[in-house]
Amino acid sequence: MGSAVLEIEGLTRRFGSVLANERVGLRVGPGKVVGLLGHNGAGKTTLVSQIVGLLRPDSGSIRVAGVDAVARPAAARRCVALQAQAQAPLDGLTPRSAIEIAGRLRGMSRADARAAVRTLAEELDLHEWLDRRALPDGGGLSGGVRRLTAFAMAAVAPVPLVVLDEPTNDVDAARRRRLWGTVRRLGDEGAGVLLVTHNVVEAERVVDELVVLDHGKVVAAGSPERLRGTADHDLRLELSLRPDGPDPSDPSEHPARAPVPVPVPIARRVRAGRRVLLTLAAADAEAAVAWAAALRADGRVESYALVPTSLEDVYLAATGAATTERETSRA
Ligand SMILES: Nc1ncnc2c1ncn2[C@@H]1O[C@H](COP(=O)(O)OP(=O)(O)OP(=O)(O)O)[C@@H](O)[C@H]1O
Repeated sequence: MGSAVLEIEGLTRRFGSVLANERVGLRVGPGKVVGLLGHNGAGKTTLVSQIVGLLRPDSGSIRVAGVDAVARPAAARRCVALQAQAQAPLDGLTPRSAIEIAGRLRGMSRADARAAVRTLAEELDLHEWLDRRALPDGGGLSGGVRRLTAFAMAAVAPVPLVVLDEPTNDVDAARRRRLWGTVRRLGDEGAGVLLVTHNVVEAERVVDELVVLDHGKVVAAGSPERLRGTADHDLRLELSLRPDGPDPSDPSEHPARAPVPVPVPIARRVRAGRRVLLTLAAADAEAAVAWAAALRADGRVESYALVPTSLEDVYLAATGAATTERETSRA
């Protein structure tokens, strides 16, 4: 398994009466991309701030590449490249110079830093803006290009641990995909990556492991496959409820009309606002779709869709953002 590039145990940090991190444990191995997911205020930024020595924990330990980050924050910080959530101050610089300077500051030769800029510009499709100067008050470069530049500044030089705090905010869909590709490359080249994100659907494609924080505590951790807890051939049927309508499949919600039970076994049912997510076996898809089509024809749901299972419902369930039922009626 190799020794961890980030090892956190029993980490607790309080702000007054708020327990921002409560006995958090987390491990990032070399070459692994670990996603840290959580709602607004879950404690993600508090955790990152302690890893990079901006905040001292009340208790617990953090080791970065074997260095005790609580006792020796400056030494630990040298082993980490951070893309902070706040936009990096770039005013007066071009993306090319900002990325090259970030590489030089981490000990790269000028030639190596320039070569790394070329690689990143290619990977992230940054050529168009590479020599455009960032101006004060957000001028010159868009928020998305500034975010990509900050990402490239973190990714430019090899370090044991890369910490990315919401790296895709403001970034367009095509370049987000490119950015995830670079994150995967960093892992494949041996770095440990801690990826903080709200975007569970996109993160799922790139991470080796996930840690879900909820109100400061780790509520779920493991590989996407293990967390999904569903078989490869499972599918998800999503119902979009009418704005004023109850869930027609839920026996507990049928004030006016009788419920219509799903005609097939359901492995997991999650309700998130007006969406109902039902996990079922692929072999039962035809019967389930016929059932959903009838509900739609009857005006009892607005729409439905059959999609591959994802971590979204697991995440919603783990963080209490939805009501979940695990049904065990499967043969
Ligand atoms: N400096 C601070 N003083 C007081 N409370 C704080 C401070 N920093 C964070 N908190 C509180 O600690 C909790 C965790 O906040 P944190 O910023 O770590 O969450 P987050 O998961 O990063 O949220 P977001 O996704 O919105 O960035 C929140 O309740 C927040 O209000």
